[in-house]
Amino acid sequence: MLIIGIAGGTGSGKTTVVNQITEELKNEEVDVISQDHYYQDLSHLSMEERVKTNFDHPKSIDFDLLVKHLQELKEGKTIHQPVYSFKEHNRTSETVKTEPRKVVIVEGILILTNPEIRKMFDIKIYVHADSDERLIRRLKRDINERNRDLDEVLWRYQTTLKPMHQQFIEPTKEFADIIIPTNRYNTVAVDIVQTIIKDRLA
Ligand SMILES: Nc1ncnc2c1ncn2[C@@H]1O[C@H](COP(=O)(O)OP(=O)(O)O)[C@@H](O)[C@H]1O
Ligand SMILES: Nc1ccn([C@@H]2O[C@H](COP(=O)(O)O)[C@@H](O)[C@H]2O)c(=O)n1
Repeated sequence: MLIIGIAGGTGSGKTTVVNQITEELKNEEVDVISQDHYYQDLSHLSMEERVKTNFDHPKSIDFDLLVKHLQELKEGKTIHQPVYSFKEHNRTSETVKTEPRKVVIVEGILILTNPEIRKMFDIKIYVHADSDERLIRRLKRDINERNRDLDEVLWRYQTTLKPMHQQFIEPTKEFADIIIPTNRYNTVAVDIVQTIIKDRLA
């Protein structure tokens, strides 16, 4: 099994890069695991309290469960991934059955902050876009897809997102084997990663 970690700030284009990489692979060859589904269960908090949570700090992620699931996949076991709701700011009661496959891609802003998970990755990738570009993308996406308004996105950006990015996320670039700049669509970098995967699978 080849395990690839793809980190980078919010709106840097991680999901887009994952989709481009997996386009060339057969469905039965690859699992994609998003760190977003592993946000801590906050059912004990009210909606008002959940909204105020700092979702850009490493403590907001249930890394114990993510490590356990990756280990189980490596051992050939099936896992049941949690499903997250950005509208409810919480895990839902649903899970997604995920079978072990030849390639497992884990993507998320904080995945390279955790030493145990870092050790499990065969390839570590950091996706980079400038912060103004990321904020513009985040604004558009959160308003269109995540039930947010302009004030909410800017409040979160100033209070937690930007400081957490500088303190925890950007420094993990040093752990990356490959850094992909995505201020524009980067087909060359995607081709290189696809070639590495095909080579390892051959
Ligand atoms: N290279 C790029 N150039 C322009 N827009 C992009 C690029 N990569 C991603 N986007 C757009 O930016 C938004 C956020 O991208 P996404 O891949 O979801 O980022 P992330 O998963 O890192 O938060 C999406 O609307 C996506 O279409
Ligand atoms: N309830 C939540 C949980 C997380 N966020 C934000 O999501 C960002 C990470 O997701 P990407 O797909 O953008 O990588 C992170 O920056 C959190 O601020 C949220 O807004 N609400």
